[in-house]
Amino acid sequence: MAASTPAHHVLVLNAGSSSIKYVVFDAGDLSERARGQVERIGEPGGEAGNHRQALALIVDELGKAGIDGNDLVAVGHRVVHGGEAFTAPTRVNDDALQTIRDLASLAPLHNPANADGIEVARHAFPGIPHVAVFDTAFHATMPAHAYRYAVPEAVYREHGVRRYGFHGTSHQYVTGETARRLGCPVDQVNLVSLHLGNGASACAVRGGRSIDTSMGMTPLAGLVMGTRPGDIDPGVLLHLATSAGYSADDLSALLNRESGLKGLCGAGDMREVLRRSASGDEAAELAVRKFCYQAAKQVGAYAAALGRVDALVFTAGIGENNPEIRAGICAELCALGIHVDPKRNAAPQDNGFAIHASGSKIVVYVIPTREEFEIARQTLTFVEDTGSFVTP
Ligand SMILES: Nc1ncnc2c1ncn2[C@@H]1O[C@H](COP(=O)(O)OP(=O)(O)O)[C@@H](O)[C@H]1O
Ligand SMILES: CC(=O)OP(=O)(O)O
Ligand SMILES: [Mg+2]
Repeated sequence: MAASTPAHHVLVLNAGSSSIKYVVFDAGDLSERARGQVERIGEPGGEAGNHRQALALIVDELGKAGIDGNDLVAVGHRVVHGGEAFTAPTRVNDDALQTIRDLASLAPLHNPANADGIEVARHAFPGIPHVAVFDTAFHATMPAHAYRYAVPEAVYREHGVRRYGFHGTSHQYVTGETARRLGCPVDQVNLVSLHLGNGASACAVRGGRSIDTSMGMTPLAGLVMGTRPGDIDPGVLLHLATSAGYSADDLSALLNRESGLKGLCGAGDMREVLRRSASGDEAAELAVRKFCYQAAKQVGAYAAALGRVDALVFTAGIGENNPEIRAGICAELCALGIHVDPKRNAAPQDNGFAIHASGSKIVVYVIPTREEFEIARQTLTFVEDTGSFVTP
């Protein structure tokens, strides 16, 4: 590729279920050069009707900021589901893109958006590596007793029915940050990480590696989420299909878009749920209570799995920003000796902070996740290791 100046930026695209975030990093020191997002995609009053339109807006913004393909070393893409095919960062060619699309049935809110993002970005920025970094990859270290479901082996082998887990890039980033704050090597840290965003998951980390996580074969399992129910008796689905006439599409809509906080109280955005709860709306109060209860139960289970827990970590939109939810979860965890200091919890410091009380047996951190930074780091490492730098 001809360029007047050497390429020196990495663009990261993070297409979530309701937003696309982008960040441009300096490829030398990974400092941030530009960032932005298109939010509330597909919602009334949102900036874009779908992810394709959202990316077109982003490409436009980048152009106005003077960033085009000649400035980019690589583009790193968040891809939610990598299945068993992808357990490490991967350069996206047509085959890989097709595999990502084929995994859409397992992550219908995410992989289609991720794949569209890659397709449009490859068109907008041709000739440079597009590297997919998978949410599932960090969880590839789970032992079989954590990732297998108790179903016949043939169902696992033939249909890939197993736990994969998601939000891995985020759990991995906060694990590194926790080790740094504790002053110990990452391979010695045991923790439970709570990624509480629109999607939400817990991860049990032993010696810096994921040993279990609450999401499953799909991002529907585990904690209560904005529009997803988290754990539910699979018999409910059989009942709705056989006795109430639900089709597979009806069930998918119910589980992906109509359940969770939204199903319980009519609002999927935690800020709105908390507003309603504060004004005495009982359905919203129940939604908040169930959200906290479910998360606390998961932390308790992982404390048992880990044996020793050095830290409980809150991250993502809700975990980073909401003291009430953090306090609500920790209040259920007194049996583990977890105690939060109300003043510290209410007064966030810059760039992550400790919120536990002095007598707490386990430290409790709030660490803003930096999925895009982690993706940029892994993208650059991949490009360096594989020699896929584009020489200007
Ligand atoms: N101050 C806050 N209090 C409570 N919830 C918040 C706050 N700020 C953001 N959130 C919630 O965070 C969630 C979005 O988290 P985020 O990690 O950005 O999601 P995603 O990446 O999955 O789109 C929403 O439920 C939003 O209401
Ligand atoms: C996997 C997942 O649920 O991602 P998000 O939280 O971005 O929706
Ligand atoms: Mg997210």
